[in-house]
Amino acid sequence: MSIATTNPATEQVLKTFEAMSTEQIDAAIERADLAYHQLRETTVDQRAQWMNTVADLLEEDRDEIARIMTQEMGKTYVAAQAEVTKCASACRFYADRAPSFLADQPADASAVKATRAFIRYQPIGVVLAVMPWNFPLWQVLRFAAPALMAGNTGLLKHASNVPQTALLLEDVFRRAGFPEGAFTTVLVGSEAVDRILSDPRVRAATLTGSEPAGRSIAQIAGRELKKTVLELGGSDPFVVMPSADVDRAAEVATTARCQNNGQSCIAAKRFIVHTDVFDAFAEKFAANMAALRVGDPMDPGTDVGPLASQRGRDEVHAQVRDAVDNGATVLCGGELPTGDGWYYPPTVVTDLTPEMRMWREEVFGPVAGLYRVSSYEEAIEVANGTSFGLGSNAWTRDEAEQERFAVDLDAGNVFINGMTTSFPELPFGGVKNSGYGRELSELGMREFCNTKTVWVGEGVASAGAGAHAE
Ligand SMILES: O=CCCCC(=O)O
Repeated sequence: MSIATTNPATEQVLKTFEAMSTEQIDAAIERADLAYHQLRETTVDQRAQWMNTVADLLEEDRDEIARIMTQEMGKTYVAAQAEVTKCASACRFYADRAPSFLADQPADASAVKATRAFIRYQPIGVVLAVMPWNFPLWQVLRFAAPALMAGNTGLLKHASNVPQTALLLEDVFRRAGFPEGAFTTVLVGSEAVDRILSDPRVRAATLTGSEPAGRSIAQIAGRELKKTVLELGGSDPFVVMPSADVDRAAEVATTARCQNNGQSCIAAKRFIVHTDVFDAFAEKFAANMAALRVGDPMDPGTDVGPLASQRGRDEVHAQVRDAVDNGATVLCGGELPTGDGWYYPPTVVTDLTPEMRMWREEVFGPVAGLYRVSSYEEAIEVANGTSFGLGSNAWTRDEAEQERFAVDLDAGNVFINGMTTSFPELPFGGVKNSGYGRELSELGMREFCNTKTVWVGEGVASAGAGAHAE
């Protein structure tokens, strides 16, 4: 795919970019490696000062950054502004918390026959970040803020449709004072990833993207014995039980499905509703979805902008058509609009069966699948009946049931009476084919640290393999 900014609202190509040559890629890796050796010698306080400046710059430039994001991938300008603000607060969070997250962690020295024993968190080097277009700033910052605060450096291979966002990120880190090369954008296609990750100076990779992209990175990293964190797709369930506040659930369901024009890995996609409240929920949900305003993403009155690409919209429509052709019922939407822009109407489809694509695949657009179930057990079976396991949502006011959902939902995140979202304070990631490893919180920071055991003794032979057998 060529590297270009194409406005999804107009289908106009606004700017194109040349992919970097292999010499330029090698030079970028070299700069990132040199910067790593510099950065690891800096104090966490110094890095915190730079990271707080990143936050300041993002806030100062918020509107311009948001405009570029909207132009590149179609999210509403209002959502883009909120994304920039969230990134700034994540930078401040890591600037503030890194000293405690990275502090030596004492262990029980006497239990291991030491005079002192502790865990030390040290950086590991250059980390390759392969990032998607859907949250073009947030997905990058939530890797970069903890990674750079830990003393690593980042090489960003961003999605080919958000090159301007990628370049402005590099510029922000440079202007904030981080050493040259601490955060570098490489404008390359996905074919360059093997070469970059195979380079001995690159120590690890993080990817947010599709399942095939995750498998491909994991394969290269496996061959090269390098650490990876993978955050892949999701087909999140949103379960509504009889004790739920149905009006509120239908409202939040609409936001949960259509956030980011329906293009989020943690958007709720499968709405699994107990038969006692099914009709009431379905009516309200379909009415809310149909009432959303679809249109120009720069207009503050717009709820849903265009999808990011023609290919993405064609795929969503093909999934809906497949369901309809096989007997599903459309409660609202489902028709491809005419005119410029890759718009798709908020759509609710019910009467789904396991042979339909919508039953088993992630739908990356504002399309909800609605399922009727008649018991808790059936709700769990449908909710977990997917190869994904990223987010999940359950609506119930019954406390015992809340606890059961927290245990039984097979996902990295369980949100009760709310919608799945990410916070710098909480770990974020999936199970099953949604990937592995965690982003955010102290766990996200430590994914790219050498968790080093330090044992200090008095020279006696107590630490060998047989020590515990004594
Ligand atoms: O596609 C993944 C979306 C993550 C959005 C978030 O972190 O809020």
